[in-house]
Amino acid sequence: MIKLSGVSKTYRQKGNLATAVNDVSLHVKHQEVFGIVGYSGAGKSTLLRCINLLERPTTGSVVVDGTDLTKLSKRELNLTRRKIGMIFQHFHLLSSATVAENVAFPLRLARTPAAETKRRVAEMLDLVGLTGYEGKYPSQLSGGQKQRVAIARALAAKPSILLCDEATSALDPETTQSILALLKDINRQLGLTIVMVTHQMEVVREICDRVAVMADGEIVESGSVIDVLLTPSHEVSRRLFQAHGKTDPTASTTQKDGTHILEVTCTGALVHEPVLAEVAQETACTFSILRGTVDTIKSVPYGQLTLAWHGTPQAVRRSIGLLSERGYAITNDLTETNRPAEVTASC
Ligand SMILES: Nc1ncnc2c1ncn2[C@@H]1O[C@H](COP(=O)(O)OP(=O)(O)OP(=O)(O)O)[C@@H](O)[C@H]1O
Repeated sequence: MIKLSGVSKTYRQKGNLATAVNDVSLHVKHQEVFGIVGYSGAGKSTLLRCINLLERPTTGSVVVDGTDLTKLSKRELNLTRRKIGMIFQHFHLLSSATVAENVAFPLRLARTPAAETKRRVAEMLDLVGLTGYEGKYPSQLSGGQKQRVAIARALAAKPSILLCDEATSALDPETTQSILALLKDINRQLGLTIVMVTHQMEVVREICDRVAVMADGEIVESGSVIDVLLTPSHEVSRRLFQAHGKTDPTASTTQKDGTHILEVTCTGALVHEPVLAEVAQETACTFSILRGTVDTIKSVPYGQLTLAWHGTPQAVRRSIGLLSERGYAITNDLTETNRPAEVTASC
């Protein structure tokens, strides 16, 4: 659907060259929701803008539905861009135009007949839950409503791709959830492919199928959200997706010699099963939870725990084997000499 190959974008700044995107290759599949994450300045927005050629790559190709956009004439590019809608953090609505006029804007540009424009605007406002708001101006709307108008406008010309640049970053948590629910519905109902740049990890957990992590203009890791979030292989992904739970300092002060610190993850129904307690009982071990997160990724529950597992070395080994057999992933067996700083400090 979207295939970037060897895409780089370099800017000239005061005589020096600055590389915002460096040799990125990426494949976004039809109808998936693809996230691009990374710290500020990593090159996320520039990469996203390369997809519709708002930024023309310095090198590389951008193929959308089999067409290399970098090879098109200006006129052909304008026509092809209608397949790609875009929404932004600060909505970019026309402040002097009504809601209906904002949504109609891309249709006017495409010289759509008036009756068809009217019908399409009504359809789009119904889709985003803003029927009845046609005559209002952007200044009369909340942030969430403005983003809904922006989504309606972006979808008015029936694109097959929606690019979202920090679309929920200016919104409060509740409004963020409602916009994410709307994007999820649109992805399902209209079969739209969505590419989202975000620094909000909850956005990735909530809506994305796959994710790419960027640092210094490059993609340092990509894969399914479950894999990247639960077993990140790059330091930047680890920092971005680290469990938000805090180590309980009082729990670790009572640890005895020979305690193993285990980092474990589980997904799906396993989260609700008493596997840890059963394995501890079967192996005559005990355990305490030093840190934990239980959350969902696209409605699939997952657990990420740091455990202090107490028992004889043989019993601990057997416990690890049984936990693996029963579906737990042991992401780290942090022995006495290899504990994270925060745990060591409190032991
Ligand atoms: N038009 C431009 N001219 C010069 N440098 C630019 C331009 N656009 C972006 N850059 C630089 O490219 C780098 C990547 O910027 P970009 O906005 O893509 O990062 P980002 O990951 O989206 O960051 P943020 O999350 O803060 O928006 C930055 O160092 C930025 O200063």
